Amino acid sequence: MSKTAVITGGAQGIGKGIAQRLGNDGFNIVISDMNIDLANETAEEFKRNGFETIAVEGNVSNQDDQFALVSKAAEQFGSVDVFVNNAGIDQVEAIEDITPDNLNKIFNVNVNGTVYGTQAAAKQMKKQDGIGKIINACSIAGKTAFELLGAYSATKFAVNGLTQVSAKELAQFDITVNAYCPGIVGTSMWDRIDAGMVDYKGLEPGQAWEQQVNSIPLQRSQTPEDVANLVSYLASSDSDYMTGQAINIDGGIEVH
Ligand SMILES: NC(=O)C1=CN([C@@H]2O[C@H](COP(=O)(O)OP(=O)(O)OC[C@H]3O[C@@H](n4cnc5c(N)ncnc54)[C@H](O)[C@@H]3O)[C@@H](O)[C@H]2O)C=CC1
Ligand SMILES: CC(=O)C(C)=O
Repeated sequence: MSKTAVITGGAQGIGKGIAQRLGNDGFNIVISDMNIDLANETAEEFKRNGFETIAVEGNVSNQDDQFALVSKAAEQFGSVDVFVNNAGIDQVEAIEDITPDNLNKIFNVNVNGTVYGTQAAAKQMKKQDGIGKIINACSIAGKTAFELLGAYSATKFAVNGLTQVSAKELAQFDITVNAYCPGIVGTSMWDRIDAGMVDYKGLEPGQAWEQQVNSIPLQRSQTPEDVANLVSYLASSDSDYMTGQAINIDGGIEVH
């Protein structure tokens, strides 16, 4: 029986790239997204490519949605072997301008969403044989400062911490928890960040993106496929002895 991977925020961007790669790797694919129209379109595209795929509507910041997602995936395909907590949102704001509403909103999605996804996946994986893999979307902004991404960055530092704690707690159940930390990836998220930087920094549209890309040692922007290559490894048995790690894949921006 094929293994099954669930990807939140899988309708587009990095999530879609991960879903595409894991489908190529032979997983059944469950795409979850709050944008169900786009998720359905992506699922249809994958089916035309021969993948076993379903799309499920869900908001990761809603705990019930996350448990319903895992139940639906297990009901359809018999197991949930990989759960990718990919969905996330951005905000461009100076620390002095962050409002309580915005702060709650971004933590609800990026942090609470990761907790609920982990809870739902762990409950199912504990019932199964074999190693379950939970994979979280962190960022290089979860390890180092990015001007005007303060709240976002704080959520990604939190995801890094959650990855470490979940790994320690769930290891006894044969569940590994790791995270990918991309750099500057060309998705709709960066379109919004670039637009936000225009007002704050008095830049022309596209200039913030260009400045960031120019700072990448490997001299090109990152694609969802670059991220998916790492996630493919984290989802495979090759990474069975790795847990609690947040791995940079960023073209060399952050080196230690
Ligand atoms: N684009 C980048 O440069 C980087 C992105 N990341 C992280 O990678 C992940 C994916 O990012 P992108 O693909 O760039 O974003 P994106 O904005 O292009 O796509 C995100 C997807 O998640 C969905 N989504 C948003 N909120 C949701 C919610 N509450 N519940 C369910 N679905 C929701 C959206 O509908 C969308 O389909 C995010 O966690 C992001 O923080 C990390 C580092 C760099
Ligand atoms: C969006 C994001 O995480 C970065 C580092 O650009």
